Amino acid sequence: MSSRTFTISVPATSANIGPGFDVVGLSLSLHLTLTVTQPPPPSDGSPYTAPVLRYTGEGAAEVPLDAYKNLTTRVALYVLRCHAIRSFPSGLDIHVDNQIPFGRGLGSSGAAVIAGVLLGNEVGRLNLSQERLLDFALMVERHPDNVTAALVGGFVGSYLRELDAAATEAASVPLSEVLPEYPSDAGEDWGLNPPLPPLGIGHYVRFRWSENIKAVAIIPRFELSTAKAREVLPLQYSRKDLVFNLQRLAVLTTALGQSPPDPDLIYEAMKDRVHQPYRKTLIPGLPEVTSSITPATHPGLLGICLSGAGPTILALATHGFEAIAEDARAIFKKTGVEIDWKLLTVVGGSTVQ
Ligand SMILES: Nc1ncnc2c1ncn2[C@@H]1O[C@H](COP(=O)(O)OP(=O)(O)OP(=O)(O)O)[C@@H](O)[C@H]1O
Ligand SMILES: N[C@@H](CCO)C(=O)O
Repeated sequence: MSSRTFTISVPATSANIGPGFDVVGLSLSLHLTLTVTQPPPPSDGSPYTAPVLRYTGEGAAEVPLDAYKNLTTRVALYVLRCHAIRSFPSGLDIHVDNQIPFGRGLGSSGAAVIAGVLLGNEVGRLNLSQERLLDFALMVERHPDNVTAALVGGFVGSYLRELDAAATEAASVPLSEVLPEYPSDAGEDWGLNPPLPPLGIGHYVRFRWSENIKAVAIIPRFELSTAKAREVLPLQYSRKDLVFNLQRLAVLTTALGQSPPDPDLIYEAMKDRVHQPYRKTLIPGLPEVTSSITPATHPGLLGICLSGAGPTILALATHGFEAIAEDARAIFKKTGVEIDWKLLTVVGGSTVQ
C-alpha cells in the first residue's frame, strides 16, 4: 500500500438566521481545509509516530497543535475509538488552513467538529453514511444547526429526534467524557470504549435558496464564546414570543427561496424574540445595527440578524453590500467596536477529495 494524500474541506456556517434558533443554518464561502498525508502501514517493528499537526490562517496563534488536545483531532480519535481503533495511524501529517474566525458566530467549532468526524472516517476507512457522520458530530456539538449545514451544505433546517430512555442517557454523556483531553502521559487505555452515539439523532431538510441573495458578514473584532452567549438566555419563554418566532420562521424558510426575494416580507421574518434581545448586553451596537439598517434606508437589503451566537451580524442582500457594511461599521464604532466585513455566498457542504 502506498502513501495517500486527501483534502477535507468544511464550510463556515451562520445559524439561526433570526427566528430559527438552534434550527436553521446556512453554509457560507469561508472554509476550514485539512490536507492529510497518510503513509502506508509501517513494517513490523518500526516505531509508532504520533500525528504531526500544522496550522495556518485564522486561530493559528491559539489553536493547540497536540493531536490529543486539538478539537478536530480529538473528535477524529473519538470516532476511531468508537470503532475499536485505539490510535491514529502512524506517521499521519495534517496541515490545517482555516478561513473561519474563532468565536465570532460563523460556526468555527461546528466546522472543526465536522472536519474531525470526516478525518476519523477517512483515516479509519470506516465508510460511515452521512447520517452516521451527523450522529457523531451531534454527540459533540449538541445543537444541530451549524453542524448539519456544515456537513450537507445550503440552507438547512434540522431537528434532533426524541430518543428513548437508553438513547437519551447515551446522548447526554458529558462532553468531557465523549472527548477526554488526553493527558500527555496517557496510558494505552485512556479514552477507550467511549459512548457510542444513538442511531439517527439528527434529521434535516434543505430549503430552496434564491441565487440572487448574498450574505454580508459584519465581524466585530472580539470573540464571544457560544457557551457564554447561551448563558444569558432564559429557560422559559412566553407564548407570545414563541408564536412571534414560529410565525416568522414559517414564512422565512420559503421567502428566501423565492426569486426575486421580497424585502418587506423577509426583513420582518428575520426578527427574533428568543435569543437576540438577551444577547444585546454582550454585543454593544447590536440593536442599533439591526433596527437602523432597513430595506428603506439601504436598497438591496433583505434582512439582518445576529449570526449564530454572535458577535457577527449577518445581512442578507441582493446589492448595496458596501453601504450596508460601512454604515454598520459607523454604528459599531460609536460603541468602541471595530469590525471587518466580508461578502459571502451560500455554498455546498463538506467534501473529501
Ligand atoms: N479549526 C479549529 N481547530 C480547533 N479548535 C477550533 C477550531 N475552530 C474553533 N475551535 C474551537 O472552538 C472555539 C470557538 O467555538 P464557539 O462555539 O465559541 O464559537 P463559533 O463556533 O465560532 O461560533 P457559533 O457557534 O456561534 O457559530 C475556539 O475558541 C476554539 O477553541
Ligand atoms: N444556535 C446556536 C448557534 C450555535 O449552534 C446559538 O445561537 O447559540
